[in-house]
Amino acid sequence: MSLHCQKSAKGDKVNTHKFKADIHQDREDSEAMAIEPPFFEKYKAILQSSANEKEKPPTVEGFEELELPLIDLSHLNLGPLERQECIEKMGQAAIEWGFFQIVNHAVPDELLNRLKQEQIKVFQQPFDKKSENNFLNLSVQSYRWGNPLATSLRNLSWSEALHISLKDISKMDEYNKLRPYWWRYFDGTSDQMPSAMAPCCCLLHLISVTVACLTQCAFEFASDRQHGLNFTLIRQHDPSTIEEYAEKANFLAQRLAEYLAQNLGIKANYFQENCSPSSSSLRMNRYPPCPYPSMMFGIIPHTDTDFLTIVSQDQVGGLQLKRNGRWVSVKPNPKALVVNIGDFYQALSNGVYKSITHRVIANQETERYSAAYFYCPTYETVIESCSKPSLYKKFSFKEYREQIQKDVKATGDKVGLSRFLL
Ligand SMILES: O=C(O)CCC(=O)C(=O)O
Ligand SMILES: [Fe+2]
Repeated sequence: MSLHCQKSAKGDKVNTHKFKADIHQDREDSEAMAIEPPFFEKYKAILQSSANEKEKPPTVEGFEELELPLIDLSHLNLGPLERQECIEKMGQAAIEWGFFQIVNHAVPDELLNRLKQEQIKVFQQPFDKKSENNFLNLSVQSYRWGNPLATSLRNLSWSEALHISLKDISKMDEYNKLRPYWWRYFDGTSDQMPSAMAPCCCLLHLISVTVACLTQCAFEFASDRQHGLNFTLIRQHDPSTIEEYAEKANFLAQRLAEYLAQNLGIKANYFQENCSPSSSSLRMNRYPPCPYPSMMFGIIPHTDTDFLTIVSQDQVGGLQLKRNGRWVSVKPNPKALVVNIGDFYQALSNGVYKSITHRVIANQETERYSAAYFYCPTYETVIESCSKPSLYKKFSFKEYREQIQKDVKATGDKVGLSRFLL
């Protein structure tokens, strides 16, 4: 039996007095530390009414901890036979599990550690600051916490997240600070010409345009030469850690999507044609310790709205997936990234690859961090099954998104692919 099982089996009972004390404590804590979202304030009505009505909390105990299928991506570079075997193993995992883990993925540990430090920096800021509309210069609602639409114990979540659309990354403050002010004028993120620079501007402009052209050529040359997973990107500027990670995750996601497509006979350039880095997003998650781990989730059960997701998680654990009708825990592997199939790949593969329901359970003692990279098509892309007869109607990402928004508003749940069954 796993560690989480023992923790959550403590059975934190719904007790109105305790809630009152906790709400009070929550206020004091948030005044003192100021970083935590006011979960208790938000959930107190649901918690109190469920206590009065003796509503049963969702069960989060008695699960097994399993190793996901492990795909060693270095086999892609060994020889044609090993490469084929590796691709087939990936496909098999996508069919049988909808989840697998990858090692030798070419994302350096050092970058993953830096990403985690970056996450800590973001989330350790005061709650008031995180919830400002232009936090880090990102679009509204990039910072999210809890479940604003929760109506019962079933959909309470104890986590906060920064959801960064990739087209916004270059607007982030931290990233901007890394570049000289005059460069921001030229690349369009600031429209104020620094006055002291004015006399040099024409010259700088000429130089920067030339350098940009040359680096772009070099970049294209480099990407043409990318085989296997050894990649070196040549950029026009110093990227922030978040941008650097997103670039690598995007590269990796595209390759994985392409390998998975080979097993299904989907054309090789399908993903290149339908996805652009700016259509995807990176979600950085933080799960603060939760006083009621058996009554609410870190993230409620869901499937992902994308082709596939790459998850980098710390060693705390808590990610679970539904397998043969039972919840199983994913055992963290420090060397691996977790990959899961999303709704769009299930539709594209005509139900062959599985977009599996997963969730994160709450942990009473330990804070947890993860980062999920959602590999998505552009809004206009129409997703159509690759084989006939199709299980699903064809739909665009835009239509799918709009349907989810309607369903979430009406039912508190996204419903998902079953809406598009034929
Ligand atoms: O935190 C995790 O391990 C998974 C997060 C997740 O499922 C999501 O952000 O969609
Ligand atoms: Fe997810």
